[in-house]
Amino acid sequence: MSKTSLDKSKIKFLLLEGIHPSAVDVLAAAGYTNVETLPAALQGEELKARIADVHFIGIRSRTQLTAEVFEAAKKLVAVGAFCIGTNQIDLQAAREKGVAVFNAPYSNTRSVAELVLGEAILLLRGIPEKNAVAHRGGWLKSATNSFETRGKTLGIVGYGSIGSQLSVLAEALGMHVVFYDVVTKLPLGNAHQVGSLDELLAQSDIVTLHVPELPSTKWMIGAKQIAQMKEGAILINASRGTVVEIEPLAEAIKSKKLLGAAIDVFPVEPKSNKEEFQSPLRGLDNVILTPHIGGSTMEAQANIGLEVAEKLVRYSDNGTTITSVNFPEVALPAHPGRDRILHIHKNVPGVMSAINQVFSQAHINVAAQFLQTDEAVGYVVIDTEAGGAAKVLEQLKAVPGTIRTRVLF
Ligand SMILES: NC(=O)c1ccc[n+]([C@@H]2O[C@H](COP(=O)([O-])OP(=O)(O)OC[C@H]3O[C@@H](n4cnc5c(N)ncnc54)[C@H](O)[C@@H]3O)[C@@H](O)[C@H]2O)c1
Ligand SMILES: O=C(O)CC[C@@H](O)C(=O)O
Repeated sequence: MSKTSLDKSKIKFLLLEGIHPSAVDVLAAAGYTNVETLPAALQGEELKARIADVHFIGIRSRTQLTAEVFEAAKKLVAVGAFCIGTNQIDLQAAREKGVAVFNAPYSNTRSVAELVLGEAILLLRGIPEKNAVAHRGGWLKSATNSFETRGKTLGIVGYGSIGSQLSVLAEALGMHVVFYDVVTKLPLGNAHQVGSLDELLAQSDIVTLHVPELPSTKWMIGAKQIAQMKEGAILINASRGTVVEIEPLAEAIKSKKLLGAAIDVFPVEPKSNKEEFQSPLRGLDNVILTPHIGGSTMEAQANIGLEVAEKLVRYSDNGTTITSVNFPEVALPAHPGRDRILHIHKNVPGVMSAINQVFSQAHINVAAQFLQTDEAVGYVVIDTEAGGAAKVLEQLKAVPGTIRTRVLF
């Protein structure tokens, strides 16, 4: 088992939001047993107090890691986002503090794609409304506004991991797929990329959104875009709550401009299962409302637990930052019999020469050096003979521009 400068039993992990136990198993197998798990998110002063002495924190979509929170996180080495979206994390603030962020870009994509497809089928048949009416003692036996998926056009906005999987599943049902993406993408099957959102809205019987939360996707679907959709079309949003304006959507359902909608994410979501969910969409029968569970299946959560915990272990044990979403990516070999020094610094001229000077003045032989930088941060990993790190660590910490140093044995 690899060794860290701080005894592994002292390296604290705090896992929030009911992260799957598979994560704890991975950490334990790697020797990290100082792991606290909490079922819910933390916020405000409580979050700042709890993060102050942890080295690694695991979150999902509810915990907001702002610059202020990172300021309080004096010992934090890395964040594990046990999900895809990282919009809840100030990635730049993390990077400036030398905190690497890792996520799970693929583990729940199939779950989201399956849910969306299921919702499309149910909404085309008006099932949510028929179900709601039956629960109230009514009987809505009618084929009016009830359609097969076969031959319908599915418009996918954002043809990434989720959008492209959905495309394949939908074609298997005989649907036509068009998609809009800011990047030119290789269409899978017979899907067809259109040149603009307007084009997609005009053609699609069902519009489904699979974009990240970005300035360019904020309120991407509002009154104007809904007006451009076909009469009786369906809107599905399992991406982020800031992508769709809810008021005009509610109006479009009430006026029957849209036949139905399925919404999994909301501009404001309850902070816990105990808080009341408020939305203008409540009470509209042909609207499926789900509590941000697009990726919440046992399979996805178990896989996310493994995927992210493994990334945290790799970074802690070996320094590898491959797939980090905010950090220069360095893939590192094992370092048996050597000391490994990880040095994170501001990417300004002179830092590397000062680091190299420290080694040369101390007559320490550098066995290997790995460097990656981005516009703000440099990450250099230096392997030396065993015992070398102790001789230079204090000088390395004193190099102007240093953000953080760590040693592995
Ligand atoms: N509801 C849930 O539980 C749940 C689960 C997983 C993911 N998500 C959300 O779904 C999003 C998409 O996931 P993914 O894995 O497919 O991401 P991805 O990064 O693989 O794909 C996103 C796609 O959107 C495109 N895009 C970006 N900006 C765009 C714009 N302005 N217009 C059109 N296309 C644009 C990108 O080029 C990319 O192809 C995630 O960012 C996350 O927020 C939600
Ligand atoms: O697990 C969650 O909280 C939701 C995660 C989902 O939105 C994602 O981005 O993967």
